[in-house]
Amino acid sequence: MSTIIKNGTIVTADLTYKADVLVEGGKIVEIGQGLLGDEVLDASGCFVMPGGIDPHTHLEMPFMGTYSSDDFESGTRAALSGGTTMVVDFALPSPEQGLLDALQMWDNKSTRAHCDYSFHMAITWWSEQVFDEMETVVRERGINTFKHFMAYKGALMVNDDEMYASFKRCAELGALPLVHAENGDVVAELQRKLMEEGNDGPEAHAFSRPPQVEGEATNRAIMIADMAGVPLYVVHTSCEEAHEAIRRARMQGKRVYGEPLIQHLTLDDSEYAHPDWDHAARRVMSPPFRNKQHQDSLWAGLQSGSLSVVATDHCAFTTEQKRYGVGDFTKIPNGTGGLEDRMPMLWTYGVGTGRLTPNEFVAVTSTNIAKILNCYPKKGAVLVGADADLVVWDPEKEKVISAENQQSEIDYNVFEGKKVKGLPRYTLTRGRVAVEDGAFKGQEGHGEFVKREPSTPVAKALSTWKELTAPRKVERSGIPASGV
Ligand SMILES: NC(=O)NCCC(=O)O
Ligand SMILES: [Zn+2]
Ligand SMILES: [Zn+2]
Repeated sequence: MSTIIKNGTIVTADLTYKADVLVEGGKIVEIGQGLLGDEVLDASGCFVMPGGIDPHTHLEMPFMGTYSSDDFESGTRAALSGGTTMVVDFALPSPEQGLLDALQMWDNKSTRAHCDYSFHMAITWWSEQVFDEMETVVRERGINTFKHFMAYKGALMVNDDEMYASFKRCAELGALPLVHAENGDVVAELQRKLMEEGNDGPEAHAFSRPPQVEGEATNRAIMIADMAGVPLYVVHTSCEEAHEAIRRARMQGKRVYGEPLIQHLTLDDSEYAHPDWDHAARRVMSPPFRNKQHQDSLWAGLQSGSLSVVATDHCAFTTEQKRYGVGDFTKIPNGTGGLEDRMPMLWTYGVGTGRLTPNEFVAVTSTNIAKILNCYPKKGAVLVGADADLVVWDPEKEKVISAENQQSEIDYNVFEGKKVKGLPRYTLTRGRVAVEDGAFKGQEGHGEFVKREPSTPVAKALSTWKELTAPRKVERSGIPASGV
């Protein structure tokens, strides 16, 4: 059976034009005028865009003594409802656990996914086994990204020597390292001091993670990546200090990407001053929300291209889970949700305000990350031969975000009460209509794992450059006799 999307305006990262899109066998098979198909989807007044790709989710993640509450079923249901058609989650080995062992666990979790997905592999400890298994992860399992936590001391954090070793291994394998950039040692010390002073509420979470800890770690990771000869992707860039380091690196020709979150773009640190403990604790995440100046910096980065991708870091905990940290803010599970709201919020606050063009919206929600992760144009494109992961976007459709009618399993929404204008009329996952006018029609288990090859053009170019400019011994003919 074929599906035809009629009367819409196609919006990609670089083009806007009117055409019909014919879909068959899960792929786009024709783009043109007056096409015919079995099932007709009317896109009058709508934009037909590549479905969103969220490269940063934590579904059913074991963290801080509990598990994040959205799993691959509810998480991908939320994703599709908001126009996102692919998520990339993190496989996290526990201490001393092998990478392949951890991957098996994430394979098992992901069988219920409604939409396509991929994994980043986390490097949470270092050994010869990890070094060896990285090759299998890349060459056999189709994962070309490795995540490093510079924070969460005593848990997920890796030290500089481990990070440098892993980055060098990434360079050899043509893989891309990712970093959570916060100075974990300084955070741990600030947490200790704040608690000692009786500062135990959720607002102290933000005090313990000032922009400097992020700026320092971002710059350190950039320099370590440069010395290892590998590109770098910095997740959840939240402040000017980190953005500045990324901007400067890019201006110097370093291959560095920054990823702000929709939460940091649209919510600020006044949330932590809320008199209701639950309200503030529900917004505890790392890095924390920042002030308006930092938000302006992030928006400017998206406009100028110094920041590349908007993600969510969807890691949802219920109010009950957040209350593990009553009396000790360091025990509040870190994380917020956003999978269902990323696209409508970014459209409303980005395109709706004139900060982004519709083409830039497509670039930062889908196409850029598809290229960075090396799954373009299978994903992130409206092209013949691409997967029919599409969103028919109605720029006039409105709603007020509320936990009452969200897909996520948690009991609140950090965007509660925000009015959004711009929502999916249809979301298609590999040609299957999963969302129609707010009604969810997806199929559990429809999602497939997306394999990603190593050695992107950028990784190849950088390794060529590093090889060309590597230190070389100077061959001399007349070496003087030793002075001793
Ligand atoms: N961001 C956050 O607070 N929780 C999820 C884990 C991480 O990405 O650091
Ligand atoms: Zn993180
Ligand atoms: Zn994360």
